[in-house]
Amino acid sequence: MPTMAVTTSSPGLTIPSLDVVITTLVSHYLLSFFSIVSLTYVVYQRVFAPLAGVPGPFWASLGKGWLIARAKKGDLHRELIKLHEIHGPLVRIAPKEVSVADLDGIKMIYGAGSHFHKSDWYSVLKGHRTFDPFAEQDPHVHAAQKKLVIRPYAMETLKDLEPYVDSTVYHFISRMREKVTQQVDLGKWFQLFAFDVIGEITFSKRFGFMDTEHDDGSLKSVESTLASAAWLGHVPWVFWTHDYLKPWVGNWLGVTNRTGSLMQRALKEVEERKVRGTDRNDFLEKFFRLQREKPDQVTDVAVISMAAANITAGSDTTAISLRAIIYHLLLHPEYLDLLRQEIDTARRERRLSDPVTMEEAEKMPFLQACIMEGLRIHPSIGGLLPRTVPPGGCVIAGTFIPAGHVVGTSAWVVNRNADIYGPDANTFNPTRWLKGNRHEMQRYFLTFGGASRQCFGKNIAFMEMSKMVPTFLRHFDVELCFPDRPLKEKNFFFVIQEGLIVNLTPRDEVAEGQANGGAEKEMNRY
Ligand code: HEM
Repeated sequence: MPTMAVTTSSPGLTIPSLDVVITTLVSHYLLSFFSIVSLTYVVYQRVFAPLAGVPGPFWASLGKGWLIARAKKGDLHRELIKLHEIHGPLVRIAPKEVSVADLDGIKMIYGAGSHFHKSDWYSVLKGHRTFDPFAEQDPHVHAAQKKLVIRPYAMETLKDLEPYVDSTVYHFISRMREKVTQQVDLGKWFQLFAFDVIGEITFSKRFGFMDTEHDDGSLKSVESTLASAAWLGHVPWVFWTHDYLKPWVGNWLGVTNRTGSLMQRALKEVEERKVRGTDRNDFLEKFFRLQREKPDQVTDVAVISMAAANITAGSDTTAISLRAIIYHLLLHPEYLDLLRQEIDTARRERRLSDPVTMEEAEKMPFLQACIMEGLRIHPSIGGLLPRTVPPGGCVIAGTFIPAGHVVGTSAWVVNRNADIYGPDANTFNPTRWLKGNRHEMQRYFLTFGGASRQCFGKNIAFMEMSKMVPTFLRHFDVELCFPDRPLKEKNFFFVIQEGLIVNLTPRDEVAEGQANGGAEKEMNRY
C-alpha cells in the first residue's frame, strides 16, 4: 500500500499527508542549501579567491573539470596558445592553477636554483617508486639522485655511444631502402627507430622493432601511461584512492604501466646482463660502474629505474622531434633545398661520413638551425610542467599568487612568444637561428624543460637527430603523400603526431655508394 496517501477533508480541497509535507520540505531545503552553497562557491571563486582576477575559461575557475576535459581530448597545448593570445601573460586554468607566459615569471619558475618544485601532478607518475629523478618532487632527494646517475648523460661520454647510434641509423636507412616503392609511414618508422636506438645505447640490444616492423606493446604502454597520467595528475587523489583499493578492485589505470611492464622489461634486461656480462660501454655498463663505486647508493632499483627512464623519457620524445623536423622541412621546400645544399656541399668536399658523425653535424649551421626550429615549433612535451608556488607566494605579471598554488608553462606557449622569436613566431623558419639573437632565444627555450629540472638526455637526443636528419636526407628524396592533409596530433603530455606518410626515392650517387658498400657497413667516408 502506498504510504503517501492524501486525505480529503471536504469536496474539492486536498490536504497532503504529513509525510508528503516533510518530503517536500526536506527536498526544498536541501535544494536551497545546495543552491546557496554552490552560489557562494561560484561567487568566492569568481570574486574573492586569490586568483579571481586572473582571466581564463569560466569553468576552469570552478574546478578541475576543464583541465581534465582538455587532457582527455589532447588539445591542451593548442587551447593554451589561444587563451594566452586572448588574455595575455596569465591564464587561470583551475581554481588554484595558472598558466604563465610572462618571461620574468618563467625565469623565476624554471631558472637554476628555483624554489618552485614539481607539483603533485608528478606524484601519479612516481607512484611508490623510490628512485625516479623525472617525477621526484622533493628537491633534496632529486639533487642527490641526479648526482649519482648524471655522469653517463654528460657530453664527454657521448663519444662512447656514437657507434651504437650509427649502427641503428644505418639499419633504419637500409630498412627504408626496402620501402622505396611503397607509401611509408615515416612517423611510425621514426618511433620504431627511436625505441631501437634507446635499446642499443642502453642495453647494447635493439628491441628489434625495426626488424619486425612493430613493437612488443611498449609503444602502447608508454602511450597509455601518459594518456592516463595526463588527466589523473590533475586529481591525484583518484590515483591514490585507486592505489589503496587495487587489491580488491584490480588495476584500472594505465599510468601504472610506468611501474609495471616497462619496469619489468628494464629489470629483465638488467638481470640478463648481469649473467651475460659485456665488453660494451653502453648506458647499463656506465650505471654498473657507478654502482661499483657506490654500491650502497646506486642500488639495483636505481639502475633499473634509470634504464626504464631512458625508454619512457627518451623514445617517444625523440621520435616526435624527428617527425616535426622532417614534416616542417617537407612543408617548406625552400628550407629543405637549403639544407640539401649544405649536405651535398659537405659530401662533395668529402666532409661527410655515412652515417654523418656528430662532429660533422655540428659544423653544419643550417642543419642545426633546422633541428632547433623543429624543436621550437613542435615541442615533444605539451603539458604544463607544473610547479608549486613556494612559501611566501610570488608575484608574476603584477599578480600575487599564494603559496601552494600551481603555476606552469607549456613550451608550446613560450616557444611562440613574438617578443623573443619575432612576428613570424608561429611559422617554421630555421633562418631565425642564424640571424636572430640566439642567446635570447635559447634562454627561454623550454623544449627540454627549465634549467632547474632540465632533460638528462638532451645531448643524446641532439646526437640522434644530428645524425639521422642529414643521413636520411642524403640517402633519399622525400615527398609527402598527402601534402594537403595536416598531421593529426594529440597531447597526452607528449604531443604525438600521426599521418606522416611519404614516398621515398633513393638519391642516385648515394645509392651507388651503398650498392658497393652494403647497408650495414661501418661509416664509409666518401
Ligand atoms: C628530443 C628529445 C627529448 C625532449 C624534447 C625531452 C624533453 C624533456 C623535458 C621537457 C623534460 C623536463 C620535464 C619536466 O620538467 O617535467 C625532460 C626531463 C628528462 N628527460 Fe628528456 N627529452 C628528450 C629526450 C630524452 C632522452 C633521449 C632521455 C634519456 C636517454 C631523456 C631523459 C630525461 C630525464 C631522465 C628527465 C628528468 C630530468 C629531471 O627531472 O631532473 N630525455 N625531458
